[in-house]
Amino acid sequence: MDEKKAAKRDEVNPVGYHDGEHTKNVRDWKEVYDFLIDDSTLIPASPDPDCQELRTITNPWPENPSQFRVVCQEYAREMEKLAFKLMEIICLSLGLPGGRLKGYFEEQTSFLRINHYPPCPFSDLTLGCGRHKDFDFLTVLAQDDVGGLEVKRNGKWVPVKPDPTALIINVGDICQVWSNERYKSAEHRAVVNGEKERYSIALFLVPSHHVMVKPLEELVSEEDPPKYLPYNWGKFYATRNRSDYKKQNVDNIQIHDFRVPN
Ligand SMILES: O=C(O)CCC(=O)C(=O)O
Ligand SMILES: [Fe+2]
Repeated sequence: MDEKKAAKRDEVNPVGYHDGEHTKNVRDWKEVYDFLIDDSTLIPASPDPDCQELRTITNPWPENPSQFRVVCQEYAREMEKLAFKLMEIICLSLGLPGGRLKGYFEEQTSFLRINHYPPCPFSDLTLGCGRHKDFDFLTVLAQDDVGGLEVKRNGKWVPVKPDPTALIINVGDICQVWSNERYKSAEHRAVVNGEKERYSIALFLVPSHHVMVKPLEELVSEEDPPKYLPYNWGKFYATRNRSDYKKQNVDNIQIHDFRVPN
């Protein structure tokens, strides 16, 4: 517990250990450890659009278990390779050069999240992770054999069969915007288990803080105009970080806020 406290994150430092996350203003039944792929990463100092100040965030690695840091970093490197490969394939599928998006990730803010869902005595009353769409370009998710992940399909929650030997790839909101909705991000949630604890590990692939996310020029035309107004990734991330840890009176920021009406 002391190691967890030492690595605790807050509204200012958005990486490290946390057990009070809110998804859409409702507290989740889980604890997480978040760490950046690039150990020191630049993000805006404040969500305020007029503030140009940046700050560097670093991973608060716990000292124990002693192998934790090395194992996490090695896992992250392998998952990162896979995520960039998948990004290339998505580019090709959109008729773009494979490396079209790579430049947006030179100062990537990508991070991994280890989710731990303890057994929950009120498993029918609460969720491990409330319904949401990932805000990133894509997510590579590994899970154990307990099960709990559900995806919304045709208006119904469909359980994803747990398979510790498989990886689940989620399309995220940034992919939806860049592709001008040729790809749609997937809504999902995690239910909790009355008896068993569950672990999952996600890699969130996200661009550099200064990137303006908007439909790619090659994919828009007069017949298919941009469906989103540009938004600054760093400011979006900073705004989310402020609202993910406590209840707010307003909904947290969503790509829907930038959607051009039909
Ligand atoms: O634990 C899971 O299966 C899903 C976690 C998730 O959706 C997330 O961390 O964004
Ligand atoms: Fe998610």
